Amino acid sequence: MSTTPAVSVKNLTKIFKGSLGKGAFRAVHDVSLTVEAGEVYGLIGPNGSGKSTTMKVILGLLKATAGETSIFGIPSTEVASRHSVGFLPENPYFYKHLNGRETLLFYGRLCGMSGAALKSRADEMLALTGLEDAATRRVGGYSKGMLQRLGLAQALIHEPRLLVLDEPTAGVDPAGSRIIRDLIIEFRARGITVLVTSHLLEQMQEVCDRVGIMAHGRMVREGRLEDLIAVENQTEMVLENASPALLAKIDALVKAEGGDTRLLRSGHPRTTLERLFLEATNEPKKP
Ligand SMILES: Nc1ncnc2c1ncn2[C@@H]1O[C@H](COP(=O)(O)OP(=O)(O)OP(=O)(O)O)[C@@H](O)[C@H]1O
Repeated sequence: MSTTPAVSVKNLTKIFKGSLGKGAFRAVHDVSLTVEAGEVYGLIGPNGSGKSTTMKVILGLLKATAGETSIFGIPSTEVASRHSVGFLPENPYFYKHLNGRETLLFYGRLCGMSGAALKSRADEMLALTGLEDAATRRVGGYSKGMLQRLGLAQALIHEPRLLVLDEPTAGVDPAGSRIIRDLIIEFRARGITVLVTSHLLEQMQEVCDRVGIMAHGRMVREGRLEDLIAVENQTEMVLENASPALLAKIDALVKAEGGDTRLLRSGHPRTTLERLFLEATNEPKKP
């Protein structure tokens, strides 16, 4: 297997020149990151931290002030670097009078595709993103969640090896956003590398293999998600059907151990509010 990273960013700095009397603004400062082929990489950070600017430089939409970025080993400054990339911008715009299928055919033609191969790829992408039933409906009537899924189908039409997704679940309701996250996991299973930005941390935690955290234009943490969120000096044990007597015995054992060892808490583990919401709203209707 190739060891060339899907995305490489080395010491990237981006300064926007001031306009209308404003001074220059450094949006990205000496940022480095690597997205390995086949992984889902989350670029996270608060509003204005430089995520979109970094992404735009990677995609060749903005010119770096300093540093280098490349896609599968090809510098972002070369058009060829974008051949194997699918991009979903934060608010994708589609022609409202086209239907879903026509939209995908339109984007496929822009990518140089045509004929039966394009038609079958468009149908495959409509099925993958759950839009088969809406294929002949005008895009103007699509919900926000459907538009985002159409955006994913559009980004995938030319079989890219790298998908770049800017806030793919922003403004989408919990059920719609669950579908999008499941799709991201499905893309990874198909061998597609995903670079995704978001500030919805719980959602990123579910899908990302590695994350980079940006703040004030700098990379402040980077690594495997599991490593970053592990609390090194704590151990978790989840018991099923434990009696109060057994819990008391465990407590006594820990106390007898002495030293630094302490039982910090015991109780029922919590689900997330989002999971609870999804379970509750998916329950069959009561008569
Ligand atoms: N074309 C531009 N000219 C001047 N400043 C800009 C330009 N584009 C972005 N900036 C500034 O650079 C900083 C980083 O913006 P960027 O859009 O990269 O952040 P972000 O992390 O993607 O934020 P968000 O989550 O809000 O999209 C912000 O302060 C923004 O105002």
